[in-house]
Amino acid sequence: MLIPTVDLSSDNPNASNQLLDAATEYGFVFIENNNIGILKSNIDNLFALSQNFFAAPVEVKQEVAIGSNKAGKNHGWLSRGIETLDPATQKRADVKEALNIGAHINGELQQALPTPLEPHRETIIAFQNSCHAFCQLIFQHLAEALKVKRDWFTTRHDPSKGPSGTLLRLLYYPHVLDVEDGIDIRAGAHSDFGSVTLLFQFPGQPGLEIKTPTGEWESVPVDPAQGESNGVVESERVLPILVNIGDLLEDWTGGLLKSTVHRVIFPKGGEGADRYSIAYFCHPLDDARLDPVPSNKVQDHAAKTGKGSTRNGTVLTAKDHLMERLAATYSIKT
Ligand SMILES: O=C(O)CCC(=O)C(=O)O
Ligand SMILES: [Fe+2]
Repeated sequence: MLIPTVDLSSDNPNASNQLLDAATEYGFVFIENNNIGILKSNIDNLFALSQNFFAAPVEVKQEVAIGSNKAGKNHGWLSRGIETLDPATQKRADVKEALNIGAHINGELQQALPTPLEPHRETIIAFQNSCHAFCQLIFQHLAEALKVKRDWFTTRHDPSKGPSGTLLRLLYYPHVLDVEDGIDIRAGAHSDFGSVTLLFQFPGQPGLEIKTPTGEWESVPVDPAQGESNGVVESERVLPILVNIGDLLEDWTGGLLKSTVHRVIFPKGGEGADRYSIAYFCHPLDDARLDPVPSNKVQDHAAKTGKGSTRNGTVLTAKDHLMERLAATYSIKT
């Protein structure tokens, strides 16, 4: 099982169907030649900011601790030990720190940034915007392949129309000196909650794995063209963007699109190296109703699987769906 790469340039007339096939079969896809402009320099800059932040003294990070008055619910810094994504299997908490930054509303972030990031507010907002535009491009292609109105998903992900659960997350997986007993997982097995996730892995820092339909773990490369890159090293290349489908979009499409379980491990021999990644979790507007996507492909599939976003006859909103997933994962009272 090899995660497909789809070329989104205008010379690929089959892009929409290829994207839908990848989302249906794998739930993960690499996108190359997107013309929306998440530039390599933007990604490099964000990684540099992330490294700066995580290297700050604990008191600086603590000021924006998750759930604090400054950061707010589900926003801010998670110290190591707070999150265990797969509590049923993991002996220890995830070996990671994270900074959750919620979507801005009309250019205003809804939370205090940590001091080292404060001067870079505009860079962060610009990055959120380019990630969001990229997600909207994906949604237009999916709408086309599902034969629904081209703006069916995009209007429901239009941040000018209201708040959403969309989150930009900086992740830092610290190295460990000796892999202690039971520490073998950087991020436990999970699926993402939202509609789509963009994932940026730092060159040379592998560790992501997906669960195949037969239950085996398969590693996801940082660069799918490894070995065929004409001698250009990974850190100098424009890497394709990794996109995966989340639980909400799986339910919204009656299970047609797959939200694939994944995790982050310590690569063999790489325990002594830090790892950085950045995720953009895209969610529909809080009050978007998750009526089944009006596509024959979706409806045929839903009839077979019985999956959907209705509970006891009531259609969930995107916010209800997120609360349901958060409650199941973190025992948060809704
Ligand atoms: O760090 C990674 O590569 C994956 C992170 C991830 O899956 C998540 O935060 O949901
Ligand atoms: Fe994830």
